[in-house]
Amino acid sequence: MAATVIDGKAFAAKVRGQVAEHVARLKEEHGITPGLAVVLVGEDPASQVYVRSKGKSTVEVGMNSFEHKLDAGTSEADLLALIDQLNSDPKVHGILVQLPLPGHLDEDLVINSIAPEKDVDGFHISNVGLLGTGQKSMVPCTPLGCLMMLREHHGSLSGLDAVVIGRSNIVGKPMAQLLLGDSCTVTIAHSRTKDLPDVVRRADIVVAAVGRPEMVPGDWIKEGATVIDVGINRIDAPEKGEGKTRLVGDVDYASAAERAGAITPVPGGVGPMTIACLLANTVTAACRANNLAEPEGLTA
Ligand SMILES: NC(=O)C1=CN([C@@H]2O[C@H](COP(=O)(O)OP(=O)(O)OC[C@H]3O[C@@H](n4cnc5c(N)ncnc54)[C@H](OP(=O)(O)O)[C@@H]3O)[C@@H](O)[C@H]2O)C=CC1
Ligand SMILES: Nc1nc(=O)c2c([nH]1)NC[C@@H]1CN(c3ccc(C(=O)N[C@@H](CCC(=O)O)C(=O)O)cc3)C=[N+]21
Ligand SMILES: [Mg+2]
Repeated sequence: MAATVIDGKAFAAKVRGQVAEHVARLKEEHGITPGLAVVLVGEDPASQVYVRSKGKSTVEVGMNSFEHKLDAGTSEADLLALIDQLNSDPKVHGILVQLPLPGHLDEDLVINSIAPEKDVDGFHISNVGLLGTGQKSMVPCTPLGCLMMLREHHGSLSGLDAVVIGRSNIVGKPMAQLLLGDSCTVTIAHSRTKDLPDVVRRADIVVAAVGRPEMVPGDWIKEGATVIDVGINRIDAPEKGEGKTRLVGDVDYASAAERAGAITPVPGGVGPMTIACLLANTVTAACRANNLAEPEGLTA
């Protein structure tokens, strides 16, 4: 049986529509325009593409976008001074520092200097702790987007066996926390996992966040399982012409789709949901900053 394709692009458009409605209401009823500041250090081409697309989506839902592009050699002190300024700017409700940072900058230090209530990535140690203890927090965008798609497809996730491949602070670990919060039985696999194929074969839900092109083959997937492919890997595509590239996930889509019950494509799956959730978190932050009711269905 062919898998249901979970259309992240369409789902993201729906989420952005809900965000836009909330933004309009905040403006009309309270005179508040949510604002998102994105900080990019250096000229990594992929990061530039993401930052541009984030800025465009921010403006499209009616929010203010503040872009800060710093050169690759920016000192830690200068970056921290900018974050300080954004922390105290009432027009800025959300702050995102694009990762990875150049090697001379301490990512943990930089992230933890963001005011937790403006940390729309949910990477600040205080948001990590709140999520881990089941308290209200800012939830990391990529895992939140994955959770929304899983809830939409399954209804309840209670009791399902979930395997998250990858244990990064930005995807794997928070994803595992969210699945646990929805009462899945969660396994976190990583590069030292013994017999990864067998671990994955037990899963009703597989979330792949590894960063290795098409590493999960279809024969690891249990018949009928739901596969969420977080990976974004640009590979050579000589079939498209000399020097051409294409995006693939961490899952071998063609073979996995033959066994999965449902699967997210790359592109058009998790990526667009990540950006939609970033906008959702920014509206949530603006509501919390003003003691207003939060939008429903846009947080975990
Ligand atoms: N769609 C989106 O919105 C986003 C997509 N991404 C993409 O998701 C992917 C993962 O990102 P991120 O979490 O930041 O990556 P990291 O490189 O930080 O983490 C990768 C994880 O995969 C594990 N791993 C590596 N090799 C293997 C292997 N052979 N078998 C099992 N596990 C392995 C690593 O294990 P160990 O800890 O042992 O080293 C690590 O925990 C990337 O492709 C990235 O581009 C990321 C963020 C957002
Ligand atoms: N502080 C911080 N927060 C992040 O959330 C963050 C980050 N740093 N650094 C990099 C990763 C990666 N990431 C993506 C977001 C959207 C797409 C996305 O929209 N992808 C499209 C395709 C885009 C393309 O064509 O290149 C898709 O999958 O359909 C991908 C990747 C956010 N990240
Ligand atoms: Mg670094």
